[in-house]
Amino acid sequence: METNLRPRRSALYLPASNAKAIAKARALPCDMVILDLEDAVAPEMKAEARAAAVAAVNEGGFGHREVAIRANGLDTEWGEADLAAIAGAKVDAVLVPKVNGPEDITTYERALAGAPAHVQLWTMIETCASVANLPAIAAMAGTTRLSLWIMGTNDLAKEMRAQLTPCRTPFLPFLSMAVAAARANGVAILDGVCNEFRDLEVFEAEARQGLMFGFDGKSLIHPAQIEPCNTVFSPSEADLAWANAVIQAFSLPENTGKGAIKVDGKMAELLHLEQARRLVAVSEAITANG
Ligand SMILES: CC(C)(COP(=O)(O)OP(=O)(O)OC[C@H]1O[C@@H](n2cnc3c(N)ncnc32)[C@H](O)[C@@H]1OP(=O)(O)O)[C@@H](O)C(=O)NCCC(=O)NCCSC(=O)C[C@H](O)C(=O)O
Ligand SMILES: [Mg+2]
Repeated sequence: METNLRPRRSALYLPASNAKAIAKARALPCDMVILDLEDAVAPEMKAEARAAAVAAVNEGGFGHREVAIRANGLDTEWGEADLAAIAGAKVDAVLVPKVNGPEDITTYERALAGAPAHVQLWTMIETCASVANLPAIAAMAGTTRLSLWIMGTNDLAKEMRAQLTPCRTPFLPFLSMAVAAARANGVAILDGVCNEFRDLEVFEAEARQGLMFGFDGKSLIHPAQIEPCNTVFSPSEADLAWANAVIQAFSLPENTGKGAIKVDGKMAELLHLEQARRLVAVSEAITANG
């Protein structure tokens, strides 16, 4: 079983130019906070936002939450200064936008050469080119800091000229391909944002769709989305009842040495035992995180 079961159910973005939002995020029940320097910040505010983001993470106060800063791309006028500033800041990760292929991971890896070893590289999956290169990008995880992807469905919709509707039909093949490529390479993966932050029914349906696809959690844009997101991405009582029944059944003397048994009228194999143990461990990690 994997050893890093850190809960990553909910990752809240906020514009690093918004001091009030940063202060608020320190007490919100999200698992991750992402201070954005990219799309949420107007060009004339970029330098100020960069300084505010670095000051905020250095000040700390985010508790158990993983904290990242999303940089502008290295193909923009702000990217280089962003990466240099983030590499020297107290962050868990730098999130970079609009990567297209494995060569971009190499470029960002070089830009982060001076950062402490624990600083991870997270990337957005949000360009058409990245969708065509999913396995090659994910494979970079073995030799670089790359450890997590976040889907950028707004940018994908823009590049594809597709419509971002609640059912997300145009994106479904990419979502499952991205999850498979990430899993094959030990990369964690979060779903994209739901822009409908006033309609929590739409949000919850989209979060449940993400859970069904296998995402570890979802990226968020508003505090109101955190609680429903945490609920969707936490093992439910029914999940845990099933997991405990499977674990219990496999521990019975009469099932010793068996690979497939019957639990509650359904087949359970050793692979289900592994899934059951993971569910219980995820639930314990969530409880431990408070
Ligand atoms: C979407 C918003 C602009 C809405 O803002 P607003 O109308 O001010 O919301 P509220 O009045 O409901 O806010 C209530 C209080 O909550 C605070 N707040 C709001 N949002 C956040 C937040 N994200 N984090 C922390 N706190 C937040 C407000 O300050 C209010 O506080 P108070 O006054 O004390 O009551 C706004 O929510 C927002 O800016 N959201 C984040 C936008 C963002 O970061 N976008 C970039 C990332 S998404 C993206 O780029 C996707 C990807 O790249 C892709 O391609 O898909
Ligand atoms: Mg984007």
